[in-house]
Amino acid sequence: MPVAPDLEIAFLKLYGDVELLDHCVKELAKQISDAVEVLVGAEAGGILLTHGVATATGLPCAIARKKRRPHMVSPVSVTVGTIGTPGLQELFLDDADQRLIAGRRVAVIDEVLSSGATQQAMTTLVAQAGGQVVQTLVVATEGERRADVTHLVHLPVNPSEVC
Ligand SMILES: O=P(O)(O)OC[C@H]1O[C@H](OP(=O)(O)OP(=O)(O)O)[C@H](O)[C@@H]1O
Repeated sequence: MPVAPDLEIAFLKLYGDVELLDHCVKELAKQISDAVEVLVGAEAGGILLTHGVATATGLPCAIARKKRRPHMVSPVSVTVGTIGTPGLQELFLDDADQRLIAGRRVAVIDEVLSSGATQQAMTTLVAQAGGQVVQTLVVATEGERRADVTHLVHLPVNPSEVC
């Protein structure tokens, strides 16, 4: 998909592809660190993966939502601009999710890490809830190689890297 006049990036679509989603869930679940106590994903791309990995591992999970909802009495929030969605978005963790995360070691799960903005925002959000991100897992890293991020595939954006 185009993200700038002279740049197109791959679009990873897990929604609706049950076989691919199930495969990614199984592979990510195998790579969850023993230190992890709670899984946290971001709406929307992280919801299905986080739920799947929680089911596979038995770990509790929380989802950061992109709109403040009426049940969120004292949410924590961050602002983020991702590479694939124009404009700024907000991520919210509700009160119950903050209690789940407080004092715990967290794995953040997402479809793609591209600019890294969402990973940084999720790390900030989890810290605001009193937790610590100890692992980030994504199906695909994109652009810069990230040895610190558990990933299943790497998608280059530089055309010369594509074979
Ligand atoms: O590394 P980054 O530049 O932050 O990009 C990665 C993020 O982009 C997508 O979210 P996005 O909010 O664009 O779309 P979604 O609501 O469909 O998940 C994806 O699900 C990641 O969360």
